Amino acid sequence: MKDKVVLYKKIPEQQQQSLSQTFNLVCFDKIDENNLEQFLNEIKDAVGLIGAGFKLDKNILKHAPHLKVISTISVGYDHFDLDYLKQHNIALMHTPNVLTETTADTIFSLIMCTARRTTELNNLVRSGAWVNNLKDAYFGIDVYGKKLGILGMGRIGYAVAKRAHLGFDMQVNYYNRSANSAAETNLKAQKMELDELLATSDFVCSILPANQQTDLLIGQRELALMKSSAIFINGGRGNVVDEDALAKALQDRTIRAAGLDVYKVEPLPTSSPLMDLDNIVLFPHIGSATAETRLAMIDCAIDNLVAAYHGDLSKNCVSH
Ligand SMILES: NC(=O)C1=CN([C@@H]2O[C@H](COP(=O)(O)OP(=O)(O)OC[C@H]3O[C@@H](n4cnc5c(N)ncnc54)[C@H](OP(=O)(O)O)[C@@H]3O)[C@@H](O)[C@H]2O)C=CC1
Ligand SMILES: O=CC(=O)O
Repeated sequence: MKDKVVLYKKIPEQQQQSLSQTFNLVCFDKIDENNLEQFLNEIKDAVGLIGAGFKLDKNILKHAPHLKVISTISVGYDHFDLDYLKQHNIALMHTPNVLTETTADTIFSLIMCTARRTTELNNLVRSGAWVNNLKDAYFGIDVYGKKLGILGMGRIGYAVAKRAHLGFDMQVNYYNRSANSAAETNLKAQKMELDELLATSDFVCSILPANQQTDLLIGQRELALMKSSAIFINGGRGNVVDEDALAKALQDRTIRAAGLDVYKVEPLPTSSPLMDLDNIVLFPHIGSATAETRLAMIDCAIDNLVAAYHGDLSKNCVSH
């Protein structure tokens, strides 16, 4: 008899079939208040869970006493309680690398959109307000040749730095706990203290994960250190930025603009002060959202689940 795995996100039929070859698969398109009871009932005898977009905290996982592995279809794993997983010998697998380049594209497009004000100008054209040559009040700023400060020079940070340095001739500086020697050797990137990076960058771009040390790393004090001509980008996690302080800095124009893909609360509530500003570009958490990359993430998560189930934790294991 096959062991049971519960899938908690809609994935294509072909990938479901591939999971069904190894497991007795029970599928949920998503979990919400309407099917939570049913989900909790199904995970009672499951050895594996695979999916994304639902926080599997200890109140949920206590209903799954036979669980051996969780395979998340994401690289970020801040929505898991690692201590709990370790205590209960549950391996957590994730999907690094397959989404790195696509997420870097998304982040670089935030840099371009904010610098050249493309959303604002798109709205201007659509509203019929483009009646003459554009006035210089609507001009953007150059990206090439500028200074880019990266917070979090990991896989995605490096991919953004590569675009910036090799494609746009930018000087890249970065803030990390450890040095990234590949970025320093290949891209001439320089490691800096946070305050110096903030004060000297034309673009500050965060690709930091959510953890205790990154929580509200960028607040009122840090935003005040940035140049008034500088642009702030966040493609990592929303916890890093104090959104009220960011809204104030944008409103008072103490920084020029911001571009965000991630937020403290997602979807971003319509009551957020960020919603009313014209010098911000808001993406709906689409870092990895291309058809090819989302499929690659699903395939990677399936491979991870099968490998971990067979005891192979050598690749893509966050904790065990
Ligand atoms: N917008 C989106 O759709 C997406 C967002 N993400 C987010 O991006 C994050 C990064 O992904 P990825 O590049 O693959 O991950 P990596 O682990 O490769 O990179 C994270 C980097 O952040 C640094 N870092 C971590 N904690 C701190 C800290 N407290 N202070 C300073 N630096 C720190 C790490 O270096 P060191 O440990 O040396 O400090 C590392 O270089 C993910 O965790 C996820 O949250 C990922 C994919 C898509
Ligand atoms: O935010 C996306 C992820 O994969 O993590």
